[in-house]
Amino acid sequence: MDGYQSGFGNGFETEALPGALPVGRNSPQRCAYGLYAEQLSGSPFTAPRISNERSWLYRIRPSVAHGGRFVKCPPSNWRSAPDDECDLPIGPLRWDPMPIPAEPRSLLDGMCTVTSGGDVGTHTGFANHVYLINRSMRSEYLYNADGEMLFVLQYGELRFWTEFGIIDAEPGEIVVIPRGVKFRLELGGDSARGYVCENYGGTFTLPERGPIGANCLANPRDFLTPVAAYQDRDEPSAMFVRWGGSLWRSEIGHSPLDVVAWHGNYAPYKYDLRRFSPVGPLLFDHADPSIFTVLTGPSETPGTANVDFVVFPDRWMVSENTFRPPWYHMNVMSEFMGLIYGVYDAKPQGFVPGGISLHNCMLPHGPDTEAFAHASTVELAPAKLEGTMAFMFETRFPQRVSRFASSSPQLQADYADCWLGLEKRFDPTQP
Ligand SMILES: O=C(O)Cc1cc(O)ccc1O
Ligand SMILES: [Fe+2]
Repeated sequence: MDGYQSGFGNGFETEALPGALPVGRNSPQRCAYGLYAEQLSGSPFTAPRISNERSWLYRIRPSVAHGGRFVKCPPSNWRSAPDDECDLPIGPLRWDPMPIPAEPRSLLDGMCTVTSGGDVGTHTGFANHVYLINRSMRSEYLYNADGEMLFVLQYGELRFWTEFGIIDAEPGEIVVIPRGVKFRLELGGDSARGYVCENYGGTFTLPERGPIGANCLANPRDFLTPVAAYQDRDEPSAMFVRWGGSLWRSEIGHSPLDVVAWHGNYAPYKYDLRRFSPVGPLLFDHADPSIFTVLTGPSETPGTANVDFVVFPDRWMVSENTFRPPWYHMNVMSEFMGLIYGVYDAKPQGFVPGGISLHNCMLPHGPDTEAFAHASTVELAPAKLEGTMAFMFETRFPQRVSRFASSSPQLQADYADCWLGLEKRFDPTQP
């Protein structure tokens, strides 16, 4: 755990040089080492204590020196809500894994939007993307003013050089970069693919625990935030800002990752999804998937998430006299799913690692023919779902499909056929 501090939403403090962090105050007349003090507010000043988020950064230059004159970048596959460019017929949708292009792509031009909903201009909603990249950002830095970014790594290791310190992550882990945090993304290998939820709404937090009590699910101590690390590098660089649904660029002469010390509760973090301790039905029936919520992005309406992040990890299935896979259903919330590795029990075929499925608001879905046949006839003994990690971004907003995703060759034309074999089984003479 070297290089990280543990805990979800803690008030952290860390310094890369001794004495860089002021003691007992935030804004001394002169900071140590000639640093500038700067506050980064992730919530309104007046937010209730439980959701009040801010950090104090002690940096070589204040952020106003990290770009002032911006030019708009040409549009790319990175889109923001509202996005109504595509007019696909409604239906359950599924994609095979999208390939990583041969041409050089960094995060800046390798973010490909799949769905979005809400409105970036009102800080409500989200955009769900895949990143398909084969190049590190070099002297190129990004912060996102539109939302926080939840990275779900699926293939390839990543190193996030953030202004709060360095986060290394591998498939099976997630990384959250809060709104406004500057970073540079470096590849661990030749290429990488994964998913990003860009959350325009309330910042991700841990769900309420109710009768579950203090332990299990995602435990706060497993969330890791980096220790301070800075660059003192003067060289031609570019500061990119995602703002108002566009990408903007400013030329600067140095690295903006120049924070020597910081303290506060608004900072990037990572979490290993294999640390999630599932809780579920121990005797009969199939619980709602909300028991697998890792993080929830709240809206103003209690229990109605702007977006929830839910995982389906390794677990034992023990319910007796129960149809064990997800039930057939229709949902007011809309469900974007991805598969990090393994097999998902409701879809043994066609939903493959790196793939995507979309079951939009009130569109029916459930186990495919094969999964139904198996689950409704198999002799029920305790069985372990092993080597599997699927996830869901579940949102109150209907999800609009992007032009990129609707015209993608990976969109499966025959997805809805996976339920064709569910024939009439009704026999009024057989109770
Ligand atoms: O649609 C899905 O596969 C996700 C899901 C899983 C589950 O266990 C119950 C409901 C649900 O929507
Ligand atoms: Fe579902």
